[in-house]
Amino acid sequence: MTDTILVVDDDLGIQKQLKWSFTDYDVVFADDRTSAIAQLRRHEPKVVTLDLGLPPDPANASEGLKTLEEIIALAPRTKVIVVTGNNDKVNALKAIDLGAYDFYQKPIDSDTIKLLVHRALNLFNLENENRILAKARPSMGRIIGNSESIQKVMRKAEKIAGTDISTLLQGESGTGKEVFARSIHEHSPRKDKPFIAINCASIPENLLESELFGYEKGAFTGANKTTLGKIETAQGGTLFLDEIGDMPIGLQAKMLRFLQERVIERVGGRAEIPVDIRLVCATHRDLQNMVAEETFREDLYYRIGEIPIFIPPLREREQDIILLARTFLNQYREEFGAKAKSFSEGAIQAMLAHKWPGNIRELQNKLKSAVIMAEGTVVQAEDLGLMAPRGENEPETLNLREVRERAESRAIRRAYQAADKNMSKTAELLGVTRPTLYSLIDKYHLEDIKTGV
Ligand SMILES: Nc1ncnc2c1ncn2[C@@H]1O[C@H](COP(=O)(O)OP(=O)(O)OP(=O)(O)O)[C@@H](O)[C@H]1O
Repeated sequence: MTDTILVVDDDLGIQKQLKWSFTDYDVVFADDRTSAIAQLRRHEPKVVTLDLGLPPDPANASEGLKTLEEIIALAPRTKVIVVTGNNDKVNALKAIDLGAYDFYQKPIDSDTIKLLVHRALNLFNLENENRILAKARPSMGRIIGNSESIQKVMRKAEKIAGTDISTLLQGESGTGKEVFARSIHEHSPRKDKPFIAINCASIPENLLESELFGYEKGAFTGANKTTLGKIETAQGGTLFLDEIGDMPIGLQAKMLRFLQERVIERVGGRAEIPVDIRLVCATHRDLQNMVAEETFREDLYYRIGEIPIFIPPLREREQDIILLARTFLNQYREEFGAKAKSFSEGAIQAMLAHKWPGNIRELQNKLKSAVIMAEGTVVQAEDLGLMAPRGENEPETLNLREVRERAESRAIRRAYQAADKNMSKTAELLGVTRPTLYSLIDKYHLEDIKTGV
């Protein structure tokens, strides 16, 4: 199906020019606010180009801005590119603040506007696809992510969820190891039994043993009554040992014995108590290395990690950054009754460029404060505590050649990520042939793409 674009402009000459520019799309027109809204309702265009100078006051942007507000209110997902008078930066920024996707200053250059529209359409389609995928989420219910790498991990987790296999979840802090552990439990036959989590790093070494195995009354000073440990509490369910790499070596031996024999002895007790649990462990440490250094038992390593799962860091899941950011934005907007509805292009670029050392947890925290701090409906890079990367709002962007170069470079990078680094798909998304794509990559020195980073 051909994509529909709405052009709102009262200048017939420009309408004609744009019609010829957008031969690949269905173009519908409107020349004032009322007809724009009628066309919007009727055709549900993905992208709108909107001249801010509309009748009855074409010399002024007020009618255009009003139209923009109505469009955003009615169809918030629509990408609106506002067209402003030459040098009318003030209104262009106002429009962005109201939720416009981008702005474009007159006079209209067909190639550039074509590129902008194409890019807006790609983004619209990508967001749409993300939304559909997020709705029809795979059965690992609470895990959000469309990137190929996370989908692979989800499929693996789904497969083992139904078994009693011990799983070792490895990944940096904040990548979602606990979320995965819970999902595995929820998709296992043990789902109606307890899920018990314990963080081996946060409990002092001398207490960890009794936390895990429980103790009998009188086992040590202060042991006033017999107390069940986490292992026993998880009876029939799943035990999640977080930061297993921090388990003291002495306790590792006791843990191994439990895993081999499936019975425990409480501290100070002599009875062997059978316990039926499924074990899921997690660590951000390099356990293999610890095994080599003899700080982690090799036999325990193999016992807990019958199937290891590696959760990739967020920076390697570029496609998920914006999806997660939008999810958190919506969640926090509701939670805090805030106004923020969308991200500025600068904010999106800044999020894509950031390395996310704290992974999803860091993204979550940044979003929470941004939603609270944002002044308008649009979250800016600064609200997130990030710097908009080069290419945003630089003064020399008025030079058309540079505008085009930057816009094309950005579109190529976007498409490359959206296409999961597949060149043929990238070319297809951009609507060019592969040789053209390669020559553009050379022309704009996008070496990182050439080397497949
Ligand atoms: N795929 C996901 N979708 C939605 N939220 C997620 C996802 N992964 C993680 N989160 C959220 O990110 C935060 C960090 O996740 P989690 O605690 O599972 O990470 P972790 O890897 O166990 O971290 P740590 O190693 O520091 O304990 C949590 O608030 C969690 O809800």
